[in-house]
Amino acid sequence: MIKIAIPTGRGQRDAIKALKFAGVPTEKLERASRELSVEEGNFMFFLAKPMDVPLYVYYGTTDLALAGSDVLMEASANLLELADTNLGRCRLVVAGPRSLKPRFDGHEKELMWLRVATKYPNIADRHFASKGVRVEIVKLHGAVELAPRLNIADCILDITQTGTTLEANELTVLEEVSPVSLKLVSRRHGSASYWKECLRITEGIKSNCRGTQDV
Ligand SMILES: Nc1ncnc2c1ncn2[C@@H]1O[C@H](COP(=O)(O)OP(=O)(O)OP(=O)(O)O)[C@@H](O)[C@H]1O
Ligand SMILES: O=P(O)(O)OC[C@H]1O[C@H](OP(=O)(O)OP(=O)(O)O)[C@H](O)[C@@H]1O
Repeated sequence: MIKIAIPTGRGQRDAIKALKFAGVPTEKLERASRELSVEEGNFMFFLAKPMDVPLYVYYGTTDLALAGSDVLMEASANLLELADTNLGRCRLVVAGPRSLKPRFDGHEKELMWLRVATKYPNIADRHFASKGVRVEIVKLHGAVELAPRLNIADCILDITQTGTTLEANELTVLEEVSPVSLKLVSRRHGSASYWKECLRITEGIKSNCRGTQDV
């Protein structure tokens, strides 16, 4: 039996779509409402909070998982990235009030110290450390765009897709951090018994999701 972790929320529909593309049976999974584990044919699916998905793979609870690359970057779980579904595409960016733009563009006094609100403290820490900027990170669980208005932070590091949320909160993109999409991952040292099937799923996703775009 192959165990696959799937993110709940925004990524769930795309994860199911990718598995379907790879020929994995998903009828029961599509019908699931509050069940967090679903058995179907030779597969067992586990529905987990997006940020927890890498953990289930890392500890060997599941063989495979679909996870946003933002979540994988934040977890730094040393997993094997098997395929990019090209679904769930968005961007991780640093955003803030327009008045900060000249400092980010290097036109005004150097960027020395910033307070950054984010759901991604590890990514923020690495990103600003690589630029030599000292930061104080304010970890929030959502509605991050509120932080600059409330003077909790100078800027945010968060996801943008359509740009609607940034615009609605009078924020602008100051820097690109990374593109994001939904990836198929496995643990590095899994059992060989399921590997053939994992590769079949990987190939299915690679060949069927190549040109897929949902933005
Ligand atoms: N605007 C967006 N467009 C596309 N994908 C997004 C967007 N926002 C988040 N995602 C993707 O979806 C994942 C988060 O999904 P979701 O917002 O449902 O989770 P969550 O915030 O952990 O859930 P909850 O709001 O219940 O705490 C992100 O990790 C990212 O990969
Ligand atoms: O560019 P847009 O299309 O407007 O999308 C961006 C928004 O989507 C995500 O939030 P989500 O809706 O997941 O809510 P959250 O604030 O609880 O994380 C992200 O954190 C942004 O706030």
